[in-house]
Amino acid sequence: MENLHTASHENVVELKGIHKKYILKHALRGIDLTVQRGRIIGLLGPNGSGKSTLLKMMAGLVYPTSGSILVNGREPDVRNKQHVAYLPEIDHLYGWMTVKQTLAYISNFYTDWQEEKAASMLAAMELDGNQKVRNLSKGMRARLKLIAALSRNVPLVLLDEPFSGIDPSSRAKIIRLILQEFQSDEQTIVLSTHSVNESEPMFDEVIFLQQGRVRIFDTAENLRSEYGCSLEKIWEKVYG
Ligand SMILES: Nc1ncnc2c1ncn2[C@@H]1O[C@H](COP(=O)(O)OP(=O)(O)OP(=O)(O)O)[C@@H](O)[C@H]1O
Repeated sequence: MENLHTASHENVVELKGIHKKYILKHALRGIDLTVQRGRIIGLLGPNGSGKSTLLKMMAGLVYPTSGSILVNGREPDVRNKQHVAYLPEIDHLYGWMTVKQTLAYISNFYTDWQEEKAASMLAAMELDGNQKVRNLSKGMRARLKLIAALSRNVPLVLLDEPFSGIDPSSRAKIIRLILQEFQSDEQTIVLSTHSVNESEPMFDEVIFLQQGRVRIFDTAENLRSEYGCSLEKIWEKVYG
């Protein structure tokens, strides 16, 4: 059997003609997308444009209504979490655990957990390991969720709004940490955010979603030279 942890595909995600219809909403309307290894990709778009749905689909939690999706060369299913780290938008932590207990608990599920990395990020994020999760501020919980996702040694890391609740000065620090921890030779990060300005230095490529369609997908460099401005200004032009 193929070893999920060592499986390494140049195209980490391949989507062809993807539609997702919820009962009352056609959330994704024909997405064709190839995500290559070794990139940090910004998934941008206004509320309701389909960012979370797309990330959940890559995580194997939401299935397409039609179209095909391959993650690391296979259709996502329940085993997907063994080779994909997913930071959900919702808070999935237990309030009664301490920070350290939380990380120890999560580490039990994954053979690819990197203990040293978790410990060094805990220090860098200035989190007290003995504090109860229920007593953490929103921003501190967001940091803990990020440590949980980035401590895994997996080819694909999906981060849904990782900066929500984190103050702007801390965001810059956390972005530096993501860049520092990113294993560019073997990993890919797809990250949705509304914090375009602070996140810009991180992105190799950017996807602009609009009403369930890919409006733009290009390298950040190409976009800046084509539009002659920052990604945030491009955002204003695209969605303004
Ligand atoms: N489980 C669901 N059932 C029904 N409709 C849903 C469900 N999840 C999402 N939707 C709808 O699908 C559309 C896309 O939602 P999605 O959460 O993917 O967007 P988003 O870009 O992540 O938005 P936000 O920036 O507000 O988080 C929205 O209209 C939303 O209401």
